[in-house]
Amino acid sequence: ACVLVSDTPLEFVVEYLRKAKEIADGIPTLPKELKTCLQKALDISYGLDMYLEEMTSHESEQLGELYRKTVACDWNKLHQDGKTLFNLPKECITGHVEGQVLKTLVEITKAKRVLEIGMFTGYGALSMAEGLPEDGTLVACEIEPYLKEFAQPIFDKSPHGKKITVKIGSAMDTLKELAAAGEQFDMVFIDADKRNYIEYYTFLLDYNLLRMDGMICVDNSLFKGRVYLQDTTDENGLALREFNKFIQNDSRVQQVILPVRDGISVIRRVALGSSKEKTEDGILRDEVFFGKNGKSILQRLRLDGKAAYVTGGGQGIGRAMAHALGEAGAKVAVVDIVKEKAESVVSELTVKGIQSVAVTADISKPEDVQRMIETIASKWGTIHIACNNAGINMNSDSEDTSLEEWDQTFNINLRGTFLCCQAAGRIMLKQGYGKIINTASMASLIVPHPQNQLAYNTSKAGVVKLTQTLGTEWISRGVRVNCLSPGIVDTPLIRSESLKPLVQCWLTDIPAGRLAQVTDLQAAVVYLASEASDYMTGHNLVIEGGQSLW
Ligand SMILES: C[S@@+](CC[C@H](N)C(=O)[O-])C[C@H]1O[C@@H](n2cnc3c(N)ncnc32)[C@H](O)[C@@H]1O
Repeated sequence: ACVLVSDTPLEFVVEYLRKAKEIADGIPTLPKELKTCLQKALDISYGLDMYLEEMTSHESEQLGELYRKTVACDWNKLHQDGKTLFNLPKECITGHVEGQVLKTLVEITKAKRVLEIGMFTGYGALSMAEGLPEDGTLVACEIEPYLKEFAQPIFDKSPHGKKITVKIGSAMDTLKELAAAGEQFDMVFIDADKRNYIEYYTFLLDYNLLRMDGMICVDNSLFKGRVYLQDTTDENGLALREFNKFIQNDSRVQQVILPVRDGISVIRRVALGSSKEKTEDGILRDEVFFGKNGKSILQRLRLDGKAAYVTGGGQGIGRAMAHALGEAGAKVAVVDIVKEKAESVVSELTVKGIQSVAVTADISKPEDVQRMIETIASKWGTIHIACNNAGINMNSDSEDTSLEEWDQTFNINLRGTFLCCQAAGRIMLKQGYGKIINTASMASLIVPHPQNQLAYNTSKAGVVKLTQTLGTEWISRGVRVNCLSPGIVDTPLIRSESLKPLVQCWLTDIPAGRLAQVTDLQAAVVYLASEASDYMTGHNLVIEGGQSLW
């Protein structure tokens, strides 16, 4: 490895210990114990960085190439040849360990938009880009035009390089441009000219370039120890000392400095108080401003840690509901009368990292419903979200509707939904919390035509009344019951030979001009399952492209 000059507090400790050891070794009269102590201190401090380097996950091929190309480059000569504005020290590269820290922070905070102030040869930028999802983006600000030429060919070789946009120019100008364009970032890495750190930071917060709850990482915040050494005169050291103090006194954020390399500050923008006070800037900082309980609306839609089930989860609407609840953070039991269908949806969820379990049950049978509830409750301790979605639809002219068709439809659509509501409701009432979402239908409001489906329409009207009754009876004990009424959804149910010719006729009745897709219902189920809908109960949420209004 290329020898770099000391740049971190630890590297200075090693350098001074080496010198001390050398001096001590040259004085025979010094006690042996002193020399042993110096050697031990040297071994511990010298070994630490090497060990961290070794134990950190391997860097990608492109990061390795960037590092080697950076340290092999004669930056002094480039500057003398007029290629760079400043004489750039190669030590300023974000190396392997720090790069991995940044990448991990991007991953665990699930950042999607990252800003870097001070790119140099792009090691930090590419590390963070590797941690971003496919549709994530990173804007890197850099004042030296040459550095873009240097980094871009290696970015182009990386599968993550396309996420990076390099903006050449003074970082402050770029920040102003980004703010004017209404950009906002989840994470910002500040690693440019130290004396402007306070200015960058203040601008990021004042102009909301950093989103609420977002994170700022700052490099070199220990600045070789000079931030705390009494005899510091160096301007950069003093600038960082002032910066650290400034952040510590700013109640808009929380900070911790990690003693990694030359110090990385991790600063999180927090939601402040919730008193309806107008501060001197005249801005009302209340629950609306900061979010209920400090949570943004998207956070209030999250279902992390919740246990859910979806009946009829093996296909169509139920499958889409299972995916939606899982994507929002819930564990999902996929219930279906057909074992293979439930299992195949569980396989899909597992691939996406969603905890799930397949349960086979015929919801028209009380013993199956009881077993389903017990299986889920014993696996996950409880049930928070119950999506009673399973249902059937048969068509017949009313004068010919058989008792068998009527009973079968009611047994599944209404009696089955009641059984599920009751069994899940008992658990939820006991814990004082629950969200029940029944699948009703637009047919509860209008009489869809031209097909005749008396039993279905009537059973679904029953689901709405069941929902209204339970929704009002149970809300005082923390259980909300609502239902969803989809219009005509493009699912296997309507692809039968007899229904296919009706599609054209239905379309003339739908203002939206198309059938519903199962994905049209996903946000609604997440909303009804989340705390964001806590004031809603007994409601029939109709999603039918306007069909019931024509
Ligand atoms: C410490 S290095 C950045 C290291 C980089 N983050 C990495 O991952 O290797 C600082 C960089 O900031 C750039 N810089 C300094 N002042 C700047 C300014 N006012 N605007 C934009 N970039 C600046 C320098 O040219 C240099 O490349």
